[in-house]
Amino acid sequence: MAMHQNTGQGISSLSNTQLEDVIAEIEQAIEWHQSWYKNLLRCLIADTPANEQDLADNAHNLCRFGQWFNKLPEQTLNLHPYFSEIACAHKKMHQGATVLLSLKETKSAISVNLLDQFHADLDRLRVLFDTLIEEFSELLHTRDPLTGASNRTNLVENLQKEHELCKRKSLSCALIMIDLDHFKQVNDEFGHAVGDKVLIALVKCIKSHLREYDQLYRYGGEEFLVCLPQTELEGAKSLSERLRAGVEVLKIEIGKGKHINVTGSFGVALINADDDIETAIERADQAMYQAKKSGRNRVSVA
Ligand SMILES: Nc1nc2c(ncn2[C@@H]2O[C@H](COP(=O)(O)OP(=O)(O)OP(=O)(O)O)[C@@H](O)[C@H]2O)c(=O)[nH]1
Repeated sequence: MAMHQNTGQGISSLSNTQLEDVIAEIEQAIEWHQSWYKNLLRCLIADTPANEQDLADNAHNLCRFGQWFNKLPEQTLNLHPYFSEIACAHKKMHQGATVLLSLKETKSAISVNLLDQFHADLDRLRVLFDTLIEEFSELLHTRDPLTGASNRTNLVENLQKEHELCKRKSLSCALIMIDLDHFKQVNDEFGHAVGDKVLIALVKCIKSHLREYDQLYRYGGEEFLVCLPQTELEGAKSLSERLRAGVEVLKIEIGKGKHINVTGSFGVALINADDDIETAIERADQAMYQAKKSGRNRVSVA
């Protein structure tokens, strides 16, 4: 099954703990349905009594997974395309099992087609469960838990892909390196928790200016890298200028009705046609240092 390219607002807004909880719940659902299936076979083949809840019309709502799923907060996981698919597949499989059990209860014959259909539904549910675990684990593994920006795990590989795509279409791909100014001072003066708040606010601000297919990475402690596919130097420069201005007016609450402001330095570079990614990042980094050297709170172009 193809992985969904866009994991959607729904799951990207979940914290790492929430993602871990979902993975644990799905793993338990797999285990639970495995022993449920063994029990079903016992009923169908060895004629042991069927479980009352498996004969109910709403058997899918009564199993452990069904109960958990129905309690999910609206507009979070429900927005993830796999969850609606899982809900349908899960319901269909339980309904198939109910039909099989009802036939057995009335001593009617179970056709091969019905049995095959039930097994196909069971297999489909398992594939959906596995794919969801894979996708959520990937997100956990590739995301910075504090800010929600991507971490560096797949940075070079992803940028390489974007660069190749842009090259094929003779389009440019731009990078912006962003580094907060005097951030150590923020930590020293107001504490690490305020520093963390600044990083979270910065990422929220940057994300609000990006397109869906732009990528944002936490490159270092207070250093972030943006990849802008299909973007010329001029476009990247003017976006950087908007980002710079946006960061400058951010108000970070520090309690007692007070707030602080921060600024950032920005380095812009294109990924040239024959560049390797590391070289292009290095140029964006150099441009950012140039912005620092020229007084900070500014944009510099490689
Ligand atoms: N609160 C917080 N601070 C962090 C985090 N990661 C790195 N830092 C801090 O970021 C600061 C970076 O300081 P420096 O590299 O000296 O840079 P700077 O003070 O921003 O100075 P310039 O870059 O030269 O403007 C250090 O104090 C780190 O402890 C984090 O996750 N949370």
